[in-house]
Amino acid sequence: MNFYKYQGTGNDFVMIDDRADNFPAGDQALIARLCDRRFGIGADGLILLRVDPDYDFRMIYFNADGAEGSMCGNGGRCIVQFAYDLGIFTDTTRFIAVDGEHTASVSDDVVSLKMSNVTGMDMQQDYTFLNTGSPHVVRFVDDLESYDVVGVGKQIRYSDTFKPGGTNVNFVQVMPDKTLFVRTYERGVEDETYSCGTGVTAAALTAYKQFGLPSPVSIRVLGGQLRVSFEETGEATFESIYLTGPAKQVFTGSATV
Ligand SMILES: N[C@H](CCC[C@H](N)C(=O)O)C(=O)O
Repeated sequence: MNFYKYQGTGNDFVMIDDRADNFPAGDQALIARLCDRRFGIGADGLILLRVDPDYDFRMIYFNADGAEGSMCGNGGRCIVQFAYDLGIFTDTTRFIAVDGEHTASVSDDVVSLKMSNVTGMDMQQDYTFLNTGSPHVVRFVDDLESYDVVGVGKQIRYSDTFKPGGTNVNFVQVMPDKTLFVRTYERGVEDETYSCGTGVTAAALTAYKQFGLPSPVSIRVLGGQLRVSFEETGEATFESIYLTGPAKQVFTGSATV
């Protein structure tokens, strides 16, 4: 089985050109094995690029545990770069994912992806919950560098409040220069990843609401830099949300599992 490996700010994916529609998408154990960093290729998730009659392509995203996930922003940016590398489009593209239609553009390995509109936020005392294509908790903390992201993230992800689906959890520090530093515990990977696109999108919108940070918001994650721009069109309702940052092919190979 031929595969490609892509990464976007260190969020890494096994990418499969499945235009022939023959990858066994229901084989959760196989997908988990391919994503395993010791027994397989190693990745935070696996993405299929399939044909769709109404769009340039269809994106199907699986978390590293092998189950189909909700929207993945960095995976979306990576599959756009992949479709570009395959010659499916030249400047801008329109594709379909689990949360609906997306448009995107590519220039010099930087991909700008239009995210789904956000239609509300649940602002609690010590966290905000919102859906940016995937469910996210955003919590502001001091000294994020030394924060126990995995320990506290796991507690929130498995807490009764978010059952049965669970949630991704973002810890966010507002820096003196009004940029954000974000670290994310990801559901389905069940660990901290180097970057989460839907997560930084959630962080940017929450920072705007809570601290008035204007669009575009610059964000540092463990794996690099991202930018999120947006327009507020109603109370906690956002449109024209764009996630922008690098996405690159890392290697190609053939899996024998
Ligand atoms: N890494 C992804 C998020 C994946 C969401 C996934 N962990 C789920 O909750 O199904 C991103 O860049 O947006």
